[in-house]
Amino acid sequence: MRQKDQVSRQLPDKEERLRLFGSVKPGKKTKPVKKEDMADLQNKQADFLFKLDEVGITNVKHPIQINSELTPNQQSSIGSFTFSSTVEQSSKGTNMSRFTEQLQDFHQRNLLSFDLVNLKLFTKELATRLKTPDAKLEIEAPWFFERKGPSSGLAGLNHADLKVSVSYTAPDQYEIRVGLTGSVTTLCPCSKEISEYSAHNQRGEVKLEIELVDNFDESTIDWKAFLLEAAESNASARLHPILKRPDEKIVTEQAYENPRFVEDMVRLVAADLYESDQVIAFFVRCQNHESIHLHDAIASITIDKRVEH
Ligand SMILES: Nc1nc2c(ncn2[C@@H]2O[C@H](COP(=O)(O)OP(=O)(O)OP(=O)(O)O)[C@@H](O)[C@H]2O)c(=O)[nH]1
Repeated sequence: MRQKDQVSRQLPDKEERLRLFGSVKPGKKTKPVKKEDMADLQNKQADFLFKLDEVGITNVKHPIQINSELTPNQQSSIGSFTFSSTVEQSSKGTNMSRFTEQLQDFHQRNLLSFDLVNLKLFTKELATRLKTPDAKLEIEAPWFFERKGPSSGLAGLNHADLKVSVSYTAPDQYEIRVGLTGSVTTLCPCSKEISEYSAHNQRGEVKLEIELVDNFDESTIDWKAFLLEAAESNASARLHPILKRPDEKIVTEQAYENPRFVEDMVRLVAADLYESDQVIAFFVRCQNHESIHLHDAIASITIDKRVEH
């Protein structure tokens, strides 16, 4: 292809261009520039009417390490973080910069991972930094795991979304909730029952959130793999990144042999969580992206084993 001759026009210099688009010279400045001379509104003490449950920052994106029992055993993901603490009635506000200072400090010490022992340390250090009796951390991030075709053994990566929330209260109390949202195949039992042949099926999104026992040992149980198994093993079939024809035949027949309503899904997943002595309380929700409707079907269940049900 013949290139056109380059056209070159003399533009105003950069400073002039910025002025052209509205930039002005700095005005006269009278307020202090040294930190110790600046007003510190957030640390003002008075009666500010109410104590606040949660003050902090959210939607903070940062790299985070995930260690996993499933391949790949170590990976970097992008976490979406929320940090907060309570604020006393006598305090005007929090020192927001300390949340991201703590994040950077943890990152530099190479401690930023989904390991609960590290996240507990993070909240305790955050409370010390904020000079508050409590601190809370929430992280959501995609997690990738290898999945092989049931016949061909051909592997690819699937992913699920992880969620961790750690609440610390001084001197040494933690509440830890972990969660996972993953996708499965569900085949409609009603459709299978009433039709001469076939049955409609769809992709179901299963969301699990659990509160773990205080002495939960993450070195012996990978909670991510446990939650994924609870979701997938109770579905009509699992999802695969690569399926050859013999694989496709297996998952199609498997789905037909294991039909599930959304109600069946949440009850079966709930049964697995109920049986686990590592789980104190849980929430399970299933949302089926229906293939014979424009709308979705949903079901959910919440059980706290400390309460009679
Ligand atoms: N409390 C509060 N801070 C805000 C709000 N909006 C922005 N800020 C933040 O205020 C921060 C600066 O205040 P501080 O973190 O208290 O700064 P500082 O007092 O110099 O920090 P320390 O040295 O830790 O005491 C910036 O990070 C702003 O993002 C808000 O609604 N409330």
